Amino acid sequence: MHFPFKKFFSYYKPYLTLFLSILVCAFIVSAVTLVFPLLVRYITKDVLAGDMSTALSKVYWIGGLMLVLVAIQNIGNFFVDYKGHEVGARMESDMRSELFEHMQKLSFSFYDKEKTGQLMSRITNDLLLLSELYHHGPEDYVKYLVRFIGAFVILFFINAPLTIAVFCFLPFLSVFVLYFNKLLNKALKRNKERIGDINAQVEDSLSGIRVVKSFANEFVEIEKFNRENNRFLESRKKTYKAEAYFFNGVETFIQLITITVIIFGSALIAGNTLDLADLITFLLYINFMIEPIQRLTHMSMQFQEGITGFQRFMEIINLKPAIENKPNAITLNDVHGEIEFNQASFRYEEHLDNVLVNLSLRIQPGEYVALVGPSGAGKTTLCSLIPRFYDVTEGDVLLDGINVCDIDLQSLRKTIGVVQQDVYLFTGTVKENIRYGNPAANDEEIIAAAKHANAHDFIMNLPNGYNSEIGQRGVKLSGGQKQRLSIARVFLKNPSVLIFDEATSALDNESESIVKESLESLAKGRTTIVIAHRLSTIRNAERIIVLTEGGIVEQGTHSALLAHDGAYAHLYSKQFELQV
Ligand SMILES: Nc1ncnc2c1ncn2[C@@H]1O[C@H](COP(=O)(O)OP(=O)(O)OP(=O)(O)O)[C@@H](O)[C@H]1O
Repeated sequence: MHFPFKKFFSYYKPYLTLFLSILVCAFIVSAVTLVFPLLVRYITKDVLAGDMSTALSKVYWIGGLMLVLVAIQNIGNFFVDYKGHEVGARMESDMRSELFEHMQKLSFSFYDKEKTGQLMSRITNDLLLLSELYHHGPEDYVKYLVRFIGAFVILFFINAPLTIAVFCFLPFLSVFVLYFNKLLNKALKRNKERIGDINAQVEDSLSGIRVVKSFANEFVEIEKFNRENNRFLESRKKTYKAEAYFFNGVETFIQLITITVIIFGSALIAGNTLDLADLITFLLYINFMIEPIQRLTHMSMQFQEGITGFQRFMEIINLKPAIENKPNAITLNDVHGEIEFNQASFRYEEHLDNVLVNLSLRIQPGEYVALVGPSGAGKTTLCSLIPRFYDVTEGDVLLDGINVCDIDLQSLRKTIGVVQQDVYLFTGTVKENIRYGNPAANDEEIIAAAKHANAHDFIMNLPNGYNSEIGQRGVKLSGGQKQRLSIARVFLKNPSVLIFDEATSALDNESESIVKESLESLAKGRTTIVIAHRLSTIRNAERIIVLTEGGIVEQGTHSALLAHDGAYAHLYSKQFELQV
């Protein structure tokens, strides 16, 4: 995959001044460390071999200079470590926010394919080592390049043939490092996918824990989890094997270089072209050349983790939302709520069959319409085309005569309220959950909405009333209560168009009648589409539309359709038989 350098470096932009001062500091610190072996050489070669009467005072001066250099080095390192890590962490946090923001914009079609646990893994786990890469990457390269080049120049002046002998190893070492970096990149990417799979598995098992327990199927879940866990283990084993080859290979190169210096250097001493002080200096500087190789290869493991994290980050960032605003999209003001499907066809994905074909339908402003038909006929799909959860593949959907694709998404979705069978309540209080319908609403408006939704009384009976925490998925509330909160939320939103997607079908008769009453009061004066399985609940609808896999086959009032004795009458008598 082509590495997007431009995007990668763009995250430095907000912190450029601070980051450049960190680099300058790292440069100074490295330059300072290069001076130490030279001072040792000066003491051993010049001071101690010269006039002994002044030697001691010179050594004291050099000792003093060393202390100053140590102070510069440590203060510099403190700044580099502290601020460097902080900058890295800030960049990682910026990217995490960007990724979350981008995920919020992606469409339903994206979430149909992706597992939540995998996506969570991308936001948390994948980005973890990016801060290390962002901070240590450039800083370490500056630090170790200065040392490496400095050491090379100094060594070259001390003894050129010995320096060249050391350098002969470097092309082989580079090829070795490049090869293993590629291998490790692949292995680390696989690790991240596997841990993502584990996350997805945990998310799935824990979200469905009630189903797991009701079937007493804990062992099935444990087995599924262990399968993913073992796949992760296998993948890590492979990574560690590659890592072990890599690190030990590099160590072997380093040892070979040291041995070469000792043997070749000793031979040069024997031949009188090198003295002992120079060999000691050489060995000290060899460390300055070897340390960068060691550090950069060890760091490269962390860098690789960061790079693979960045690549996985880009995979999501590069996805464009399937549904976006057109340029100059229309913002709706006064919506009457006329809905029209004009020869609309839809399929979920290229390779799947059409769910809807050439469907035409007009719903008048304020009309109360019920949509019935066999399961899988496309009732939910039809309704999800109005707020553009998906776009039609052919034909048009119009709201007040305007193609929904030309309407600003926010303004379109603000005008449509959806009440589903499966209510999702966010972690937080009752009040916060109702306010979700209109973040600007005040307490009085929230209470009024709850009263309209027949929710006020039960809320007042909760331990902290409107301030009661209702936890994830509102576990402490009954299905009917959750449904009424979701209706209050829509009351507060005050949309012109309503969609009730089997909102009451999971409730018992008593809750159903309360929720139905709330829904009816919500529906007053708004265009309403009710998807219902229980036909008894939609007898009063102004128009009943029967949708089958062949499209709309019948429409009319309950009594007209019964009299017609067609598909609706058939469905109705079947349900009636079941109830008797
Ligand atoms: N997200 C999706 N991706 C792919 N296919 C889908 C998706 N959602 C629904 N389908 C398919 O589209 C068809 C219509 O589904 P839809 O949920 O609209 O039917 P429905 O009439 O509302 O059914 P029910 O009454 O059972 O809720 C079905 O065959 C279903 O399998």
